[in-house]
Amino acid sequence: MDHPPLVSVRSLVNRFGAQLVHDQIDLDVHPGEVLGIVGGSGSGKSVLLRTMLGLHRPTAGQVLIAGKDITLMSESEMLAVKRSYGVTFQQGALFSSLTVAENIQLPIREYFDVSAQALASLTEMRLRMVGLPLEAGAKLPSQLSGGMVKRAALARSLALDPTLLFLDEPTAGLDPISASAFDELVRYLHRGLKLTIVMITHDLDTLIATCSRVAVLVDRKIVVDTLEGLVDNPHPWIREYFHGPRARAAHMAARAADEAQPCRGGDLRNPRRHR
Ligand SMILES: Nc1ncnc2c1ncn2[C@@H]1O[C@H](COP(=O)(O)OP(=O)(O)OP(=O)(O)O)[C@@H](O)[C@H]1O
Repeated sequence: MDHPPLVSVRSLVNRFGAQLVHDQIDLDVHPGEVLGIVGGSGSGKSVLLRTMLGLHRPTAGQVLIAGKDITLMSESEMLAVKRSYGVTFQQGALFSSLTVAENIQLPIREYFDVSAQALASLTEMRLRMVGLPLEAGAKLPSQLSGGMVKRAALARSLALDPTLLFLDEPTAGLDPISASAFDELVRYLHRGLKLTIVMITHDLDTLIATCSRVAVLVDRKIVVDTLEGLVDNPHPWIREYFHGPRARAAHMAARAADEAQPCRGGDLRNPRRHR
């Protein structure tokens, strides 16, 4: 890679009492990539994400964002870093008492003094970016479908025009068609807006459709590779994940989609994704 990593995790240790969750793990997020994070339940995906976001101070190790160690930063220094990335959490994505437009405007109001007209046009732009109709702006989150809520949360995470986006289980709870449409949106954000994306997902279809590399948390360590590389990895959990019944279904679905629409998906060994 020509450019330095956007995020570097070095010798990261996370321990809760006697429980060791991460044991000296290293991870780089390169500019312009879509990196998936997978692992069994309790393997430490959320803790890793929270550590990279500066929301959890690790037991030991470093997290560098744009070359600066966020584990050493004061709260005010951290605020500036938080402005540079967007994030959508699996739960509690939007404020339920605010309309979608007000939710999107919240981060902008927090940092900038913008006119009502500018706010309205920024909101409209974000709604368009995530494929929501403009009327959705006036609705409360409870008045939207699950897929629309995810898009609205994404619109809010894009409010401050980040170059780096963290997504926590973006397709969880969506039906397969909505999930596939959301994958398409992630590909558009990556390709069209040149965003670097880090996402936790359990969804193999999403991994195949969107990710250029995948980080697998196993045995308190991390294995980072391309999908093709991971398919041949002998670790039992990784083998089961990429060769088990759900993997076979995802593999077949990706092949079918690839035949129907050659620019999409591809199979696990031979993905024809963007790179
Ligand atoms: N604040 C905390 N205090 C104590 N233990 C914690 C804390 N946060 C996380 N853990 C523990 O760390 C481990 C990893 O948690 P984490 O939420 O990162 O798992 P995960 O891989 O995201 O799991 P899942 O896929 O089920 O969401 C779990 O055993 C969890 O109980």
